[in-house]
Amino acid sequence: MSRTIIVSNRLPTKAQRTEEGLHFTPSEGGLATGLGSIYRADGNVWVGWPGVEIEDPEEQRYVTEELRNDSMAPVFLTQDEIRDFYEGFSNETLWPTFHYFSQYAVYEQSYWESYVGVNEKFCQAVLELAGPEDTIWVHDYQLLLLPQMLRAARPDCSIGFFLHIPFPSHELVRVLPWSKQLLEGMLGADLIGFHTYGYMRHFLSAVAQSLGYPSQNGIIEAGQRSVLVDAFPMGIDYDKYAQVAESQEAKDSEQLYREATGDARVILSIDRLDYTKGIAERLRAYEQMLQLYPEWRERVTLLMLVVPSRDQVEKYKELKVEVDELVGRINSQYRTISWTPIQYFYRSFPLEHLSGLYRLAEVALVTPMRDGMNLVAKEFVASKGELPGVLILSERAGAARELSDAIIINPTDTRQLAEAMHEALVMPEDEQRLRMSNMQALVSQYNVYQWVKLFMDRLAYIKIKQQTLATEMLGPDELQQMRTDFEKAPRRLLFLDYDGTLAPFTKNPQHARPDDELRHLLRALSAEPRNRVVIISGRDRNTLFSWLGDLPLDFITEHGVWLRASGEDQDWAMLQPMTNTWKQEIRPIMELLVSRTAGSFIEEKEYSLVWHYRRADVELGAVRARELTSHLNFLASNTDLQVLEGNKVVEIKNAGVNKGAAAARWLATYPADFILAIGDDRTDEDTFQAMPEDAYTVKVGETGRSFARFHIKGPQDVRRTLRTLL
Ligand SMILES: O=P(O)(O)OC[C@H]1O[C@H](O[C@H]2O[C@H](CO)[C@@H](O)[C@H](O)[C@H]2O)[C@H](O)[C@@H](O)[C@@H]1O
Ligand SMILES: O=c1ccn([C@@H]2O[C@H](COP(=O)(O)OP(=O)(O)O)[C@@H](O)[C@H]2O)c(=O)[nH]1
Ligand SMILES: [Mg+2]
Repeated sequence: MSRTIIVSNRLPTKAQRTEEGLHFTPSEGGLATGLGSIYRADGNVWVGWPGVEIEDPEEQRYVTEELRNDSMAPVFLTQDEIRDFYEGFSNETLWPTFHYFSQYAVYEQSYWESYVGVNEKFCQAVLELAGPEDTIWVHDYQLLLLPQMLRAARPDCSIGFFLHIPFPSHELVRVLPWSKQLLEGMLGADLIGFHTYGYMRHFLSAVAQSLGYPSQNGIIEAGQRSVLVDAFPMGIDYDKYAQVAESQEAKDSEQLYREATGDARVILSIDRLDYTKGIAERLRAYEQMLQLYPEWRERVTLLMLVVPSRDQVEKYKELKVEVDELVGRINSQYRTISWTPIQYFYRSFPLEHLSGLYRLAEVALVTPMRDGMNLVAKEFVASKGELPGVLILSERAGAARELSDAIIINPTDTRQLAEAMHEALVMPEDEQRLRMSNMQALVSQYNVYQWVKLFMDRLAYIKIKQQTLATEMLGPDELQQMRTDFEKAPRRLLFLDYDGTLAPFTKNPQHARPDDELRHLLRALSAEPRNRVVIISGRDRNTLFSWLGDLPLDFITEHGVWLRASGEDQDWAMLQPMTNTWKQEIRPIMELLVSRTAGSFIEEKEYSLVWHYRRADVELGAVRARELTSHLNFLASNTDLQVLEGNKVVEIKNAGVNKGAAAARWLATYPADFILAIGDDRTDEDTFQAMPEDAYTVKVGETGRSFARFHIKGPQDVRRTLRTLL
C-alpha cells in the first residue's frame, strides 16, 4: 500500500527537557496544529525535528522509540545545526526576506552551508523510510532544497511541496545570493502549493525571470518535467474546534477568565512572539483607541497571549523587550485600582484554554504585518458557535483572501486600527451574527481535510499528465535500434526542422546561417540515394534556399506554405491556394505592439507575419503575446486565417497550413520504410502527430513533454544522432 510521508522541520510533538528527563508536548504553530489532525491515518509517517538538542545516542534511541509509536520519525539536529540552519538561515535569512522584512535579513555563507547540509540530512532520513510507491509531502521554507534532492534520488517519485509562509515579490527573492538554488530546489516537486493566488503568481514570476522557465495555466516546463503550481488556502479541523468550544472544560476556562476580567469587554490577541505579527503596532493602536474613545477606559480589556518563539534569535529578543516595555508603559499610564488595560501572558496555553478565550472574546485582533495564512483567525471563527463576535483582520494575512466578512484593516494604519476596535465594540449583534455565520460556513467547508484532499488530488492529476506527454530519452539502446531499422530500409524519409534543431538559436534569426559542419552533414546524408532529407521549417523560402539550396534537399518552408522537392528542374509549389492581402490589416497591429515592447520585432514572410519576442523582457513578452493572440484570434474568426503561438513567437497565416499538413503530403508522395522526424518547437508537434506510429519522432529540448516518442537535448545531440546514420 502506498503511504504519505510528511516532512517538515518541526514535528507536531516536541520533546522537552525537564528535571525528570525528557517529556513530550504538542508543538505550537499553524503547521503542527493544522496537519496534526490527519497524519496518523493509513500508516503515514511524519519526519521532522523533535524541537530540542539530543546528542546522546541512548536518548536518541529512546525518543525514536517513543515517537515511532505515534507515527513519527525524528531527525536530530546538532547544536551547530540548530544555530546555523534553524535560527540562522531559516529564521534570520529566509523568514525575514519572505515576510518583506529584508532589512532584518542576514546573508551568511556558513548559514547557507548548514542549510544545504540539513536538507541533505532530511533527504537521507526520508529515503530510508519511503518506498518507491510512496508520496512524499514536504513542508515549508526550512526545506526548500529537499524536493530537488529527493528527485535526484527518486526520479519518478510523487513529491508535493507546500509553502506555509508568503512567497514575496521576485524583487525580494532575487536579493538572496542563493535565490536560484532555492527555486531549483522547490522545482524538484511535482506540485507546489501556496496559500494564496498572490504568492503563487510571485513564484511563477520568479521562476520565469530567474530561471527562464515558461509557464502556462500554472504548469511550469522545468527541464524534463512539468511542475504544477496552485493555490490551496489551508483550513483547520473545524469540527474539532467547534466541539472543544462546547466542552465543559472550555466553558470552565471561559468562566475563569470572565471572573478575572470582570464586566469589561474582552479584545483577544494570540500569536507567537514574532515581528511579522504586528504585536507592537497593535499595542500602539489599542493605546490610541483609549485616547480617542476614553469611554472605553475601564470597560474593555486587551487579553494578549504571546507564545515564546525562536528566542535565541536577536530580532526576537529585541521584540520581547519592546513588547514588555510597551505593555508596561500603557498599563502604568491608564490602569486604575480596579482595571488593567492589558492582561499580558508570555507562555503557551493548552487547547481548552484557548478555546475558552475564543468563546469569551467579543473581538479578536489578528493584525500581522505579513502572515502566510494565520490559523488563529479561523480557530476564533470555528469556536464561536452561536455566540456573537467580531474579527479584525489584517489585509496582509493570507486568511484575508477568504474571510471577507471580517473588518479588514491595514496594520500600519494605527488610526484605522484604533477606529476598527471601536467599530467592532459597537457593532450591532445582528450584524456580528450575520458576518460570523458567513465566515463559519466558509471555514467549515474549506477545512483541513478538504485542503489535504485537494492537494493530493492535484498531485495525482499532474503525475498522470506528466506520463501522458512523457517521452523517452533517445539513449544508446534506442539509437542502436534506430540505426538497425535505418540500415534495413530501402527508402528513408528524414524530416528535419531547422532552428533549435539543426542550428542553435541566435538573438537575430538572420545569424543562424548553417556552419560548415552542418552543411557537410546534410550533404553527406542527402548524397545517399536511399535517403530523402526534408528541411521542414517555419522560415521563409528565400533565406533557407539561399543557405542550403545548393544541396540535394527537399524543402517545406513557412510552416508548410511552400514545398519544393530536390532537383534542379523542380519548382516551388504551394500547399494550397492562399492570399496575403490580409497583411495590410494585420501589420499595423504588430507594429504598434513592437513600438510598445522593446526588443520585439516583426518577421515578414510571403504568406505570414510573425511577431518575435525572444529579446524582450520574459514576462512582459509573454503577456503581450497573449494580448496579441487574443486580438488576432478575434480578427481571424470568420476569416481564412489562423494564429499560432510558437517558442517566443506569434504567427498569423492562412488556415489549414501547418507543418503536419505539409509533412502528410510528403508522406503520401514519397512513401518510405523508415521515417525520422526531429523538431524542437510547438509547430513541430503537428509534424509528429502526422507521422505513422512506427516513425522515429524526436523532440529536441529541455522539456520532455511532446507527442514525439523520444527526446534529446539540443542541436549538438541532433547532429551527433544524424552522424550515426552516415
Ligand atoms: O517552528 P517554529 O520556528 O517554532 O515556528 C512555528 C511555525 O510557524 C510558521 O507557520 C506558518 O504556517 C501556518 C499554517 O500554514 C500559517 O498559518 C502561518 O501564517 C505561517 O506563519 C512556519 O511556517 C512553520 O514552519 C513553523 O513551524
Ligand atoms: O498557546 C498557544 C497559542 C497558539 N497556539 C496555536 O498556534 C497556531 C498558530 O498558527 P498561525 O497560523 O496563526 O501562526 P504561526 O505561528 O504558524 O505563524 C494556532 O493553531 C494556535 O492555536 C498554540 O498551540 N498554543
Ligand atoms: Mg525549430
